[in-house]
Amino acid sequence: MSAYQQINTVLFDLDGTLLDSAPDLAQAVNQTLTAMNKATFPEEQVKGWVGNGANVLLKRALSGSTELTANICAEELQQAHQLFKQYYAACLSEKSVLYPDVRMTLISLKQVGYKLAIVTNKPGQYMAPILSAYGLTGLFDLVVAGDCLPVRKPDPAPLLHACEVLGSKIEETLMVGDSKNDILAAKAANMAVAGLTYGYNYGEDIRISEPDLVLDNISELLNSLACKVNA
Ligand SMILES: O=C(O)COP(=O)(O)O
Ligand SMILES: [Mg+2]
Repeated sequence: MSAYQQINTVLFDLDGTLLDSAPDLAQAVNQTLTAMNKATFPEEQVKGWVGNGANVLLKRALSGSTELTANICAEELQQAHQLFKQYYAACLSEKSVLYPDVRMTLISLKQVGYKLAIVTNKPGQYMAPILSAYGLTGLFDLVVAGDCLPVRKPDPAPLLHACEVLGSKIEETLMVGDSKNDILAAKAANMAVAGLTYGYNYGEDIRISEPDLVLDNISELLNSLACKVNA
């Protein structure tokens, strides 16, 4: 019997969980920095700055560090935002790819009646074009984007909001993510959580955050939720 038999709702993180978006994010960040006459960074470094939404990503890029050591003036940040929005909107599905088995897993879960949602820190304006570009439109009952509420993951509010809108109980819901922000948010919401070993977690092993389940490939969810999927 599956330990997750009661689960009827799965909340997915986007960046680093469903979509390897770092190449396009890095390109847009570097185009922004170039337009502002600033030094660019290798993709691997930008990858380590993804996870807390576009605003924090740009602050990290402008200060050249995860810890936001430099003082960034509001004007400079606003300029970076304007540029980034244009550049990222123009390239968001150029080099990004879905991780292995993502579509198949989502379709399988949808087919057997799971409610599916995305809970991402990414701003909402990019969601419809991304879902469309990767053939995911219509698979999700709800998208809670990073600018939907005043707070983002690791705050539990976006996960609780998703449960409320979907009419799902917390104990019937599983969060799936690649970052400690996902694990912390789920734990704070008292929700079960699966952590992926790939993706972007500031270079840290996801096991350190102690998710209830550890997955190397998203399709392993089908086994973990075996009762319903194989019924
Ligand atoms: O945009 C980000 O910084 C992270 O987005 P995610 O919450 O989907 O990982
Ligand atoms: Mg993520």
